[in-house]
Amino acid sequence: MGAIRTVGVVGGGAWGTALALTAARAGREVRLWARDTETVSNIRSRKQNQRYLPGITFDEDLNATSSLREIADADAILLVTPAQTTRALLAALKETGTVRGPVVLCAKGIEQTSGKLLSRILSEELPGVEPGVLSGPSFADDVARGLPTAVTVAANSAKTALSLCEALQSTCFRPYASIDVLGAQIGGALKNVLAIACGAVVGRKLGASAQAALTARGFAELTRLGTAMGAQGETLTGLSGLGDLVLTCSSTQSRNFSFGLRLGEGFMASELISAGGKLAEGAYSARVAVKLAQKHDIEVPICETVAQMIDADLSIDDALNTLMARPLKAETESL
Ligand SMILES: NC(=O)C1=CN([C@@H]2O[C@H](COP(=O)(O)OP(=O)(O)OC[C@H]3O[C@@H](n4cnc5c(N)ncnc54)[C@H](O)[C@@H]3O)[C@@H](O)[C@H]2O)C=CC1
Ligand SMILES: O=C(CO)COP(=O)(O)O
Repeated sequence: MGAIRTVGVVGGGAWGTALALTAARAGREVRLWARDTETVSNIRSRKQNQRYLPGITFDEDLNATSSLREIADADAILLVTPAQTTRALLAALKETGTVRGPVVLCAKGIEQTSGKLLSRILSEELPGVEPGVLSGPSFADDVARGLPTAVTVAANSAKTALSLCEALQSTCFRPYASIDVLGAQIGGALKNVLAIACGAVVGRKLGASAQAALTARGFAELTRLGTAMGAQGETLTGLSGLGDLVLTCSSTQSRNFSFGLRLGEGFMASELISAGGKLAEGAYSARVAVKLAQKHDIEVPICETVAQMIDADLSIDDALNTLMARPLKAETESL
């Protein structure tokens, strides 16, 4: 592929807007598609996305539109809507008939109904279009404000990965190239589930030691399942794996951590979900992660506990008792 001059961004939420700003700061011509017309006019007329990035005004021109046709033929497309909407949006992009790709998957999740990673959905909906993945420790608010951030950008070929990195690099945004498309997706999807567990520990005031233990044992689950699914070890210990796990398991800025925090304070998952509120992708990925682990014969007790808190309103105290009463086992396989 040649140099990337135009970037189309699908999704006018917090992360879509932050990545559109990133591409604009890197010197690309950006077109941003948002479903909701109020967001489009807010970005166009006031250079703000008040609904998803309150308090931030930018200088960059994002050419916001509510017509997918106007962005589908860009040199590269960043797909930045919630994971469960990926298939429908790829189908809508296909209908335009003009997608040339690559399509960079920026959501962090797994399709609930099929257990498929988003790159698999791309290959089914837009066969022949090159997949990319952008993932790593990066809060939309930090990125939109121009705070320094580093992420993993993966593609099947080093050439495409490097072209995408060049298209997004700026003084405040540093992408690292990878050819582990699968591995780069797994960390982002699983860390959201594990962040819910860490949030619950903090919400229940169980102490910093418990939070650190849960993060480390969570990383053991992420590594076991990721490796079984075919991820490279270096990807799992890199920005999109360990890096994002550490960020999300330790900050109230994370929506997944905050969702867990409320669970720890005594709210039931069903109450939080029916109240709507901010997106917590881990609530959608927990059960499907457990199913994937079962398929690969891998134990993921923390993910399983989070899934039970979400599906069956398991209380934080029952969750803790279940985890602490597990039979003793070796920390590593080499005992
Ligand atoms: N916010 C962040 O800091 C980061 C978010 N992400 C990931 O990016 C993805 C999107 O997250 P955010 O932008 O933060 O969420 P958000 O809640 O801020 O925005 C979601 C956007 O998707 C749109 N949307 C929802 N359903 C849709 C549908 N059916 N069709 C079309 N558009 C639809 C909404 O209108 C909104 O513009 C998630 O998978 C998240 O895990 C990844 C890295 C950082
Ligand atoms: O993925 C993120 C940071 O890397 C954002 O996390 P939350 O979706 O939990 O806010």
